[in-house]
Amino acid sequence: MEKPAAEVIKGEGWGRFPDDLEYHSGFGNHFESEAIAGALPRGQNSPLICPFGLYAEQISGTSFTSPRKLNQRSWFYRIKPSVTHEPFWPREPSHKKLVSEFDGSNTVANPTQLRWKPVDIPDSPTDFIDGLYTICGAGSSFLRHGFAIHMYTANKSMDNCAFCNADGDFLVVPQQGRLWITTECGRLQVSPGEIVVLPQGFRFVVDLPDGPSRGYVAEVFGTHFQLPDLGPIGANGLAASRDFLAPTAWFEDCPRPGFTIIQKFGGELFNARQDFSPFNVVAWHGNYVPYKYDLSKFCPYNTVLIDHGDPSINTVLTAPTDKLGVALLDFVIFPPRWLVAEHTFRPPYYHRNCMSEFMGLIYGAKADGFLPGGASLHSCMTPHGPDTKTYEATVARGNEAGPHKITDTMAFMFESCLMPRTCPWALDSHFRDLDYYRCWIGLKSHFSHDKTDVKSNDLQNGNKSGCFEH
Ligand SMILES: O=C(O)Cc1cc(O)ccc1O
Ligand SMILES: [Fe+2]
Repeated sequence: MEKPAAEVIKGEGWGRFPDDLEYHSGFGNHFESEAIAGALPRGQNSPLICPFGLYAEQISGTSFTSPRKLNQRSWFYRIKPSVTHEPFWPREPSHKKLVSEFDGSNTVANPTQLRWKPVDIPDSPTDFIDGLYTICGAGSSFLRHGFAIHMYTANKSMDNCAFCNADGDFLVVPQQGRLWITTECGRLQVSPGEIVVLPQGFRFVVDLPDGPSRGYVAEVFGTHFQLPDLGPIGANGLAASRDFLAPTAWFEDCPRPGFTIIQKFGGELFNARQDFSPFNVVAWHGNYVPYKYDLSKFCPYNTVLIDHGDPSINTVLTAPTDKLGVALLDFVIFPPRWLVAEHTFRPPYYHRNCMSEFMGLIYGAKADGFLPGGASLHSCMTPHGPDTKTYEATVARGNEAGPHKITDTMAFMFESCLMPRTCPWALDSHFRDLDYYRCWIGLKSHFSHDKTDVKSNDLQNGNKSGCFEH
């Protein structure tokens, strides 16, 4: 019998979101936003007295001295400044499954191919923050170099609290359930199939209008996401700047007794009390903003004659390292698209990658055993590729396979140059698919010393039911 849907637990923010939210469009733009006309100071950032008696406050996303083309900051004009709160105290009970310092004391080195089934969403009241847990990562938020991959399962809106991540930027990929996110810049409605980036330091609240929710989060320390260069592709294609949407100014001016700011700092959570809403920014301007992007807007490029393109061709966003072309974390998608290559093995080739690959599935099917909400991790130099069924079915289809459209699927990959360590609860999880390795065990040798004899092997008559789409 199907489990009844868990009751939708309404949080404080319920009802705050109209259907026709407005956004600013563009990636990396310098925006100006006013919830009340005239609230933005003109001609200077920090006047002696701001319009409407507001306080001016800057949030820096890069060092003051970062080169202009990388420099990110925004100015908030708010009813009270953020500093108006009681001291931070370690949060009780502490959150034990968030990691931002990856070393032998908290995580495990494991080069095995790992795969997880979709995790159940709990019935007990769990909000986005309590429902976050780290799967793997590398580096250190303190040293400002590294990444973490988290997942979340939650069923309840955050209530009378806001989260602030001092460690890094969150790139959130909802897989089930919409996220209604209130930030200091304004509000964002994010549905599965869209992603949202919540940069380091922004205070935000996540409401769950659909109740049970699940998704993936990549966190990067010490850098921010950019659009990839397009090289010979030209001036257009992949993710277009104008499809990135930032919030427009929105504020509330009401007492919020006992409101808690939950600050993530070095992977640990701290609480600070204040008696007003942090969403009190009447106007803002700048280029350091949260934003969302609808993955269905992506314009994929692909091979049109032979061979299988490397997945980098589908990079939506990249968080760079200082080494040219080497990503701390790439966010790559596998969207619906045509496969047309001739006399080509169209699924991903077998490979070992010096980068590490974490994959998730938002909807549709990738292959047997990889389900929406599930995940896989193929670490640095760990071999992987199509399973036995896929290999055999692809070859059995033969050279005559015509153009084929992959539809109704959206898989993605977080790919990093750093070698991830894995959290013990992810390795021990009963959602881990311990049989994953078996999907390749059946791959047979078809080797024949007689080159012309290859066709005569059993492949051309093989299993035609495999699934090679992703
Ligand atoms: O392993 C994967 O599924 C991701 C991937 C896809 C692809 O088309 C080529 C290489 C690659 O790592
Ligand atoms: Fe791969």
